[in-house]
Amino acid sequence: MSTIAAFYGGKSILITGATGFLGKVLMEKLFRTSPDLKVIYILVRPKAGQTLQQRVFQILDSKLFEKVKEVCPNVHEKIRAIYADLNQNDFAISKEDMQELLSCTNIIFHCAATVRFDDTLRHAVQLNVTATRQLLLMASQMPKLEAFIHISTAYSNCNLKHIDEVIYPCPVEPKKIIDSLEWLDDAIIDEITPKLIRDWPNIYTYTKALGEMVVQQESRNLNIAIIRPSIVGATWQEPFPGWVDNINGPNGIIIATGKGFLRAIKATPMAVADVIPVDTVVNLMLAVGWYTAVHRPKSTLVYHITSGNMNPCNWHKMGVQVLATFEKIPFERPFRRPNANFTSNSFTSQYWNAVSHRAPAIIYDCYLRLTGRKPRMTKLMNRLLRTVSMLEYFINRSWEWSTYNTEMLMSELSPEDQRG
Ligand SMILES: CCCCCCCCCCCCCCCCCCCCCCCCCCCCCC(=O)SCCNC(=O)CCNC(=O)[C@H](O)C(C)(C)COP(=O)(O)OP(=O)(O)OC[C@H]1O[C@@H](n2cnc3c(N)ncnc32)[C@H](O)[C@@H]1OP(=O)(O)O
Ligand SMILES: NC(=O)C1=CN([C@@H]2O[C@H](COP(=O)(O)OP(=O)(O)OC[C@H]3O[C@@H](n4cnc5c(N)ncnc54)[C@H](OP(=O)(O)O)[C@@H]3O)[C@@H](O)[C@H]2O)C=CC1
Repeated sequence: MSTIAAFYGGKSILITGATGFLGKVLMEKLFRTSPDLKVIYILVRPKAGQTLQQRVFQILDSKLFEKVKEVCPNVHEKIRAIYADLNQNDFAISKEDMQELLSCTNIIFHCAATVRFDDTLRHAVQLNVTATRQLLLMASQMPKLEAFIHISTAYSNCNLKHIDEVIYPCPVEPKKIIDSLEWLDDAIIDEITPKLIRDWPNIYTYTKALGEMVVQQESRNLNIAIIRPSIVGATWQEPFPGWVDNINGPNGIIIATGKGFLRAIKATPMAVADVIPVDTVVNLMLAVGWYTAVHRPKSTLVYHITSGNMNPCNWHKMGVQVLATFEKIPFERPFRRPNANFTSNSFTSQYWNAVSHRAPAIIYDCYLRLTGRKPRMTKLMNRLLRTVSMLEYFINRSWEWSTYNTEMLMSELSPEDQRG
């Protein structure tokens, strides 16, 4: 057994965001490689009419967990779903559950966040800043806590070209933002948001940067590490290749291209497509948890998990590969044959949006109306183009992330653990 897998044996682990994309893969890897762990506590809220138990059952019953059932048949007994809503200041966790979390937790992986680029500042601060603060306060009351691993993003300082593995100060103190949001009404918040976020491209990346400042300011004597993944894509190897369960980031764009909805996207073809497989991110998260707990670095270390340094790709290569894949394995019933390209300037992009996206959607909706069906294509196309407009910032730029800490960590791993 690997040193890292053995480390998690017998441990009580708290994962926030365990029902999310990253959290599910983290949970799966832990159960599959450390089946003798004591318990994984997951903070879960009811969603889409499902109870906590139904949500947990759906996750454990999914294809992602097929291998877990073989190596950890009693997985249901090792997962403890605890009702929590990170929108509430005390997470709305019951006294009994809170007592158990505080007295038993050994490792925390804080993955929960709102990852929407178009969330309101109030909601994004609540989830990405205040909730982090609340969790740090809880962590400071955990006598058995060995490490607190905070998941941020490599884009939390995307207003910089070169980003080091350090925590950068934000223009306004997180505490001042949090206090102001308590009495400002939504209209005023909407008005001041652009001035507050300054040269950050969206509220998501801005609040992730604020969250890192909170981690630095409220770390007390906790043993903390911050992980910054770039664009997290589908699984590369574990538990099987190609698993993804959301339409965020590239996933949505790739699907839209394969269905023939998207025919052009404003991108810089040679810009670095810094996509990192989710299982690679999880392997490094577990290594960081082990290193932080065992070696107890004197300060909060930041780890960049990016691919641009090690295995650079660009959007052109990715686009060619995506189109070639859809040639070989097309979607069923596409709207049109996949045939897309990058445009380089705004005018060309607007032209293609009108000619190749909006006009065909309107024509198709007319056909649906004439055949007595409800029009839906124009609404779908507008949502897609809105999504693309939010992602364009990231596909028309390249960044350089230093990876000294990540390389140092890799050098500390056994050959078996380096293979993941
Ligand atoms: C020889 C010459 C050859 C030339 C060939 C050249 C090649 C040219 C090819 C060009 C074509 C291109 C091909 C593709 C190439 C790849 C390009 C990729 C570009 C993408 C770049 C990605 C950059 C991402 C950067 C991210 C940086 C930060 C990373 C992070 O830290 S967090 C990342 C995660 N966050 C995000 O991605 C946020 C973005 N998303 C959002 O903010 C929101 O989703 C949104 C954009 C606001 C959209 O919100 P919506 O409300 O519109 O959508 P919603 O989320 O509510 O969902 C819409 C409906 O879909 C339903 N739905 C949601 N999830 C799922 C699901 N998992 N499965 C199914 N259905 C789902 C949802 O329910 C909604 O439906 P409804 O409820 O009925 O309304
Ligand atoms: N995906 C990516 O490309 C990248 C992600 N990251 C970071 O990784 C982390 C996980 O991201 P990802 O898995 O993609 O995100 P998801 O949106 O898939 O998951 C978010 C998780 O947070 C939980 N959550 C959100 N709001 C609440 C709430 N009010 N109460 C309780 N739980 C809540 C969600 O629970 P529920 O299921 O109930 O909604 C879900 O489990 C985030 O911190 C993100 O910033 C960093 C870089 C890239």
